[in-house]
Amino acid sequence: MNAPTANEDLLYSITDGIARITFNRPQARNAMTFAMYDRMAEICLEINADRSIKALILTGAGDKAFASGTDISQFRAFKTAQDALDYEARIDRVLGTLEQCRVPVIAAIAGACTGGGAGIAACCDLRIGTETTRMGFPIARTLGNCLSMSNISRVVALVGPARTKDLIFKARLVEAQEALALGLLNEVVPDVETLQRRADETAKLVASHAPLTLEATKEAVRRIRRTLSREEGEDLILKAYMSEDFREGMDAFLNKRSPVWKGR
Ligand SMILES: C/C=C/C(=O)SCCNC(=O)CCNC(=O)[C@H](O)C(C)(C)COP(=O)(O)OP(=O)(O)OC[C@H]1O[C@@H](n2cnc3c(N)ncnc32)[C@H](O)[C@@H]1OP(=O)(O)O
Repeated sequence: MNAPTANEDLLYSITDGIARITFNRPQARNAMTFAMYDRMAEICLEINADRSIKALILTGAGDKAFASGTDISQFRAFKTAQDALDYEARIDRVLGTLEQCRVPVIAAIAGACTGGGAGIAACCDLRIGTETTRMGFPIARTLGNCLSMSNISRVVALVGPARTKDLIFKARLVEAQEALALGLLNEVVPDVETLQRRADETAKLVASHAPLTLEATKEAVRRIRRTLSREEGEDLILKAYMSEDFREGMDAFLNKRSPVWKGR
């Protein structure tokens, strides 16, 4: 699979020890190309090796989205079961690297945060939203694919099994206040300007605290969530990705029509 280059699609800056990644494709609701995923993981590894960096903020350009998930047009290149497995392995590796980034990671979320975008947010340590934030996993409505075991287990860890099913089965996006009540968000601020300021303040606050306490807590919380091997979920992934329904979902989304599901 050819990866588009990240270029300006993912912006990276460091100010006073606080690193910031901005997903920068506002015209596509900051949908993630493979190159953007890969660059995000690469930055996490750079941060792990640079003790001068104390915290990382992830955010989306504009006020309409944090990230809408994987760029759906990239799924067109899927031809074989191996393509689906390679994709899942790649995203799992990226999200695992993000989740294990040495420093506290704060997601500053305005607008839509869906699919893989919500998966990214679930890997972060703290999530701050605005009144416009909408979060969820609409794939049962939009695409007919399925989340990886590790993605699902992170959502379960945040909101519990029953609410995870409610979100995915109903394919609904929850508004900011409900996301806060569910535990998908830690805090909601009024608007985007306040959001960026609040993310900076939060990053500075946590960066002023004992790094080893934060690192140990982060790792302990990660270990409490049962770590499943990717192989345990491969049969589920393949069943969805190799289905007629997935082709239908992708075609319907890209052609702006409603999909017709057949269950095969
Ligand atoms: C393991 C993880 C797997 C995945 O992540 S699979 C992908 C899962 N994500 C989704 O299913 C979300 C799909 N997108 C949406 O449901 C909606 O969008 C939003 C709720 C995120 C935003 O809605 P609104 O604000 O009304 O924007 P709009 O008019 O739907 O989209 C604006 C432009 O952005 C493109 N776009 C949005 N999301 C994606 C995407 N994920 N991949 C590729 N393009 C996307 C659209 O097509 C359109 O484009 P144009 O302006 O050319 O018509």
